[in-house]
Amino acid sequence: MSKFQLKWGILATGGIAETFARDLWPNPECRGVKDVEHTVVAAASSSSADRAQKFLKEVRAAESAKAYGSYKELVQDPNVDIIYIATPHSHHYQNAMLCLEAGKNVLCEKAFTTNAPQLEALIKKAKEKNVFLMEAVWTRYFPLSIYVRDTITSGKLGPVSRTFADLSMSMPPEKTFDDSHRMVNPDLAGGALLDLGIYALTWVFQTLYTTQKDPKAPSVISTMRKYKLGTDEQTSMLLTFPPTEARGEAHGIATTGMRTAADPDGKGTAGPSIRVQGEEGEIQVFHPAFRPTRTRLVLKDGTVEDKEWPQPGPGKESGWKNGFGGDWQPEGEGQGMFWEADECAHALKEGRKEGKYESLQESLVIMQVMDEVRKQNGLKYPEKIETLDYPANL
Ligand SMILES: NC(=O)C1=CN([C@@H]2O[C@H](COP(=O)(O)OP(=O)(O)OC[C@H]3O[C@@H](n4cnc5c(N)ncnc54)[C@H](OP(=O)(O)O)[C@@H]3O)[C@@H](O)[C@H]2O)C=CC1
Ligand SMILES: O=C1OC[C@@H](O)[C@H](O)[C@H]1O
Repeated sequence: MSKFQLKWGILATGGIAETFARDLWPNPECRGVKDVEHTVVAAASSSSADRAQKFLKEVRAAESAKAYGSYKELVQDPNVDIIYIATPHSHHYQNAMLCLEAGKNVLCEKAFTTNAPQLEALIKKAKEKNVFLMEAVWTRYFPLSIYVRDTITSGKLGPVSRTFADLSMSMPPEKTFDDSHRMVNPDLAGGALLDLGIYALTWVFQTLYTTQKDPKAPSVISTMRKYKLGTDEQTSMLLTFPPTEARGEAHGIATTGMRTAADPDGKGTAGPSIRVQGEEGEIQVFHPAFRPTRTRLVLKDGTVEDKEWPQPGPGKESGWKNGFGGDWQPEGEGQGMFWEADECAHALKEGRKEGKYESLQESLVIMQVMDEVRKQNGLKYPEKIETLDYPANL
């Protein structure tokens, strides 16, 4: 059987660009995926072509891969099938529009844009150009997430009416980040909500919205603690999902912050950071919400089922390693970003223009919720990054 080849261009060469591109290297067969293959054929850095060249070497790209010193050159490369955008949130709208205008398929890092109108404009452009567009919320594509969603739709938990989800990491911003850092800087659309809170919202949505045949957008009330720069350092949201065919009203409690930790001792002692609750029991997911590897099913009938979900990889002997680091990721195992890459390949192979596990409509509803949360708490980013104007000088 001939395999579908997906040729990637990487736009930006920062931290996550490197992690993602490294995850494209192992043979997909090591995770049981037999019909697609990934190749990094180009990378672009806004700093210099030399930086892009160094990046290509670090991620084990082929010698023939092209290094560009500008994003504009990358989108003109006819050999590139799809572009992965890995710039700060502030730049996603401009960068994605650049790619779409050039007729490229796009996988764009979270948060998709700074606001919902920008995302609507991207969706319109992708339709006009008849290209694929997807938000890189990698967690959605993990086998663990599929298992959780399947457990809900199987009815095992009974009607599910509540999800608690937290992604908080103790990194007091004044001790952790310079004022210019993307985690706190308003010019880069910093703050907990768009960077971390989106994962808490992802768990609320993929359990209470994605699992429904006739999902309806929720209402939200929220509160926010601000950092000295005006961006949020802690945000708490209460979402109400209207009744659907399968269940009555449902509530999602999504919290995020940089001062407290979901897992203070790094051992899970504090308990799960996600609890999905139905009439017959609940399913728990343990920290970190962006890359969990452990679940527990607890049912009223006494069932307790613990499962481990290590990320597959080519093994130590391949000499390959990846990841944010830390003891929790043994060398030779993958980071897990390949699952979303595989979904891009499958979509393009099948002629789909959006992802299977998070539609563009759902990404838009989540963006609208985050807009509303910011509005309720008076958090505005500078006009230059919230604008719909394209091109704009950032
Ligand atoms: N899925 C996940 O687990 C993760 C996702 N992310 C997401 O990825 C994106 C990037 O995050 P991360 O890689 O940590 O960020 P970095 O700061 O490490 O990298 C961002 C890169 O964007 C490019 N860039 C272009 N313009 C600017 C600018 N004005 N300021 C800073 N950088 C600029 C630079 O690359 P160059 O010079 O080559 O152009 C830079 O290296 C964000 O959307 C974030 O939310 C981040 C971490 C984990
Ligand atoms: O997406 C992310 O996941 C991991 C976090 O450490 C990072 O800040 C965030 O961007």
